[in-house]
Amino acid sequence: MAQSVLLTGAAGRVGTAILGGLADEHEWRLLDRDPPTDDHPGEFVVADITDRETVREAMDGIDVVIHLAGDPRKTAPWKSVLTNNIDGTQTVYEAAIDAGVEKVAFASSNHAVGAFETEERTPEMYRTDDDYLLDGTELPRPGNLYGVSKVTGEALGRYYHDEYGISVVNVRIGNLTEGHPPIDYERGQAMWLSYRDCAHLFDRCIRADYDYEIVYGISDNDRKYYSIERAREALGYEPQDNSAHHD
Ligand SMILES: NC(=O)C1=CN([C@@H]2O[C@H](COP(=O)(O)OP(=O)(O)OC[C@H]3O[C@@H](n4cnc5c(N)ncnc54)[C@H](O)[C@@H]3O)[C@@H](O)[C@H]2O)C=CC1
Ligand SMILES: O=C1O[C@H](COP(=O)(O)O)[C@@H](O)[C@H](O)[C@H]1O
Repeated sequence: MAQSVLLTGAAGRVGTAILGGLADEHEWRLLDRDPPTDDHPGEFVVADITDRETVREAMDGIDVVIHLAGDPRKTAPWKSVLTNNIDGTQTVYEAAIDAGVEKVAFASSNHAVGAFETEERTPEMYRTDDDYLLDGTELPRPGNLYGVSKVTGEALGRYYHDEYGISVVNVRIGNLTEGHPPIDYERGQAMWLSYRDCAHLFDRCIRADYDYEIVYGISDNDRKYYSIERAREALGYEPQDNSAHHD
């Protein structure tokens, strides 16, 4: 069934991948601080994600929020992640609870657990014959302040789920690259997420029933060091792409 979905950060790369696959599947309201440059489905709200009043208004009549807006740089300074990623995500949850939204899908990141990639484990863990696998039950282990902000976003979701019952899925997105996996970058090939698998994964976040989940958002890559079993089980994720199928 089509849902009313608010997509924050809609003008970015992940938003483009989602809308590229799902524009006709749901009723969209888009939000970004950058105005749209192309045709887009639904209404577009130009606003900062920390603008509490406007974010609350944008949630009127919304069933599901996909929250992407934030600073995506792994080198982002504390001031930026504190404002855009942490305060912005708390603003989204407060508004979602107030508006009676059913589900929030949060764009977390591989960088929430980046420090598991120790010198002893790399580069072997990026290779097909290595069986090292993170499955989402491990403790967070960020390797930069951007990763800290994503762990904090996951914790905010835990709190708002436990306190108010809202359904929350944290998608630890790998490396979204259009058309083909990253070239000459083993780590990126291991955690590649194709555009079509990205759209399908977030479609499952919109449609599936869940309580509180942490899943990895990668394609079905032979090289993987993130398990996609929880995404399959909890969401019904069925990826079609594999970085091994590209030269
Ligand atoms: N692209 C990737 O491979 C990965 C992305 N992610 C996460 O997914 C989300 C989207 O990432 P991308 O699309 O790659 O980044 P992007 O930079 O292409 O898109 C982010 C969008 O959010 C908007 N935005 C940023 N701060 C905002 C604010 N304060 N208020 C309103 N809008 C704001 C920007 O204008 C931009 O359109 C981010 O939260 C990022 O951390 C996580 C892991 C991997
Ligand atoms: O969280 C993110 O991760 C991806 C992949 O990380 P990288 O270390 O392979 O670059 C990154 O491209 C993206 O910008 C970031 O938001």
